Amino acid sequence: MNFYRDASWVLEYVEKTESKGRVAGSLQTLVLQSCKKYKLKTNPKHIYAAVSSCWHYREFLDRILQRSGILKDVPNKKGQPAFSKYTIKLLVHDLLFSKNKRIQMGKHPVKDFVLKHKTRLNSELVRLKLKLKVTDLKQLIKDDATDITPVRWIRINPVRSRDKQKEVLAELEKKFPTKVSSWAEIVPGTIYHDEYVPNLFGVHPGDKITSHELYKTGKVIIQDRASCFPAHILNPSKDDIIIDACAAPGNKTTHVAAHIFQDQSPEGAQIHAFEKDPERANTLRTMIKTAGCSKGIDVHVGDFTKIAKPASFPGVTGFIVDPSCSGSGIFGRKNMDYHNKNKEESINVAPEEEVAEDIADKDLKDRLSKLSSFQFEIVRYALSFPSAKKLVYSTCSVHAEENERIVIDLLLDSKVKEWGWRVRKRAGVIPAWPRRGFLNEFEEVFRDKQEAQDLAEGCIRVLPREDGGIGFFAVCFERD
Ligand SMILES: C[S@@+](CC[C@H](N)C(=O)[O-])C[C@H]1O[C@@H](n2cnc3c(N)ncnc32)[C@H](O)[C@@H]1O
Repeated sequence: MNFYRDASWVLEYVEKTESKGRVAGSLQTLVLQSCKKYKLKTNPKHIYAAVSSCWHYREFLDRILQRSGILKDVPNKKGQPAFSKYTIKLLVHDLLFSKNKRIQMGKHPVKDFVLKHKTRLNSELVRLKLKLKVTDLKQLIKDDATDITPVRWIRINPVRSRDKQKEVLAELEKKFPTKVSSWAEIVPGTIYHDEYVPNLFGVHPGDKITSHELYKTGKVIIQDRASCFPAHILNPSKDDIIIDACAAPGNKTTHVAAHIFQDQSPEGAQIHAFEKDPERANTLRTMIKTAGCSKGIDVHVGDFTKIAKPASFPGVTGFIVDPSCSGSGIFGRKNMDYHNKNKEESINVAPEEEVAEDIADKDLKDRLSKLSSFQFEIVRYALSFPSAKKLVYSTCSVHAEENERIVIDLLLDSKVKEWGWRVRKRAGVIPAWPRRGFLNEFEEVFRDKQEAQDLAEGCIRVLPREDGGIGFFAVCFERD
């Protein structure tokens, strides 16, 4: 029982920290923090194993607990529930989701209590699996191995290494002496020269780069490969003036700068970076400074759709629009950051009482519906700028609602049509990248098969992990 008692305290600590709206650090850090705080004698590794599995299944466990009514049935002892709901959750987890489906505990009243509800718990589990159309809920769970990016992507920043790019590459090759020909072959000490984005390299995630001089001096920047696609597709030149509508922390902004200022030092601001959140705008400024582009980028703090008046930016030629999204293509620690950020941004739907049957589905639907109207509005607003000729829209979401369907809604919008925008064809959007937009989404709306095909091909999709990094979507709008 000692193990379950200790694990219950830790689970309670983790859940309460999370419900305050902020998951500080990784789950591992939280578990270690709480083991220390409560001076627990149980091996933290064992507690982590139990709590992390419970945490990964929490959405399903909560639903099963609620629907089975087990928590309402807990007997009272001196006016208090006799068993902690966290202990019950851990026990139910072991009963339903552990390898041998058994509660590893000697005889104890809480074990008897949970076992008394076994049939009901199992039937709720079956109902849930049927509803979610899976044979095992594990299929919907990301394990720890999928929490780590398979590749650490780094790009050379030409603004900081203008005529010394060869030296920077030589330094990189000293640190990573073996060149491999595909990212899947990356092991510690090797480097892969990306075939899609120039000056981008993949190394092993276990190889430390953040303590290297090249990183500290802004000569190389860590940026996921897919996240490099927007600036590469936009391909701005020294004559362009670009707005990054949702800029922080500034990966894409500084990548745009790398294109504009690769051969010449910035003389004036050719990039306008908008960021609504003042704290994140500070991070953006720091990143711009480290990347050596402060003179070329003006940071504007506020809602892009409110503070950027088209008339005040008559010379803008292009846009990067990478708005807040569900972050469903992101995994691991980054996912927790997204989770935090979305809470801060309050674009999350407020959790409702856990009474409805379809709460998880409904939550996701509501959230996607809110996000997609925001995403549509912000891109549409950018498309209204009079002299803009190209715009790259991107998300790190896997949901069509935030991707292809936004493209469709924009194409069907009368103003967007009137302004003359179209989707750039595959030939101008990293043609060699094999994974494109979902054809069925376009086929549902556009009867002309070729048109639907061209639109889907014009979009880029990147699968999380399978394609070497985060899940991503990108598309380019253009006009004459
Ligand atoms: C997905 S992140 C952008 C990541 C960034 N493009 C990069 O690559 O580093 C979206 C950002 O947009 C900001 N944002 C959301 N709504 C905005 C708005 N209406 N105007 C300006 N910024 C906004 C969020 O605060 C967040 O920092």
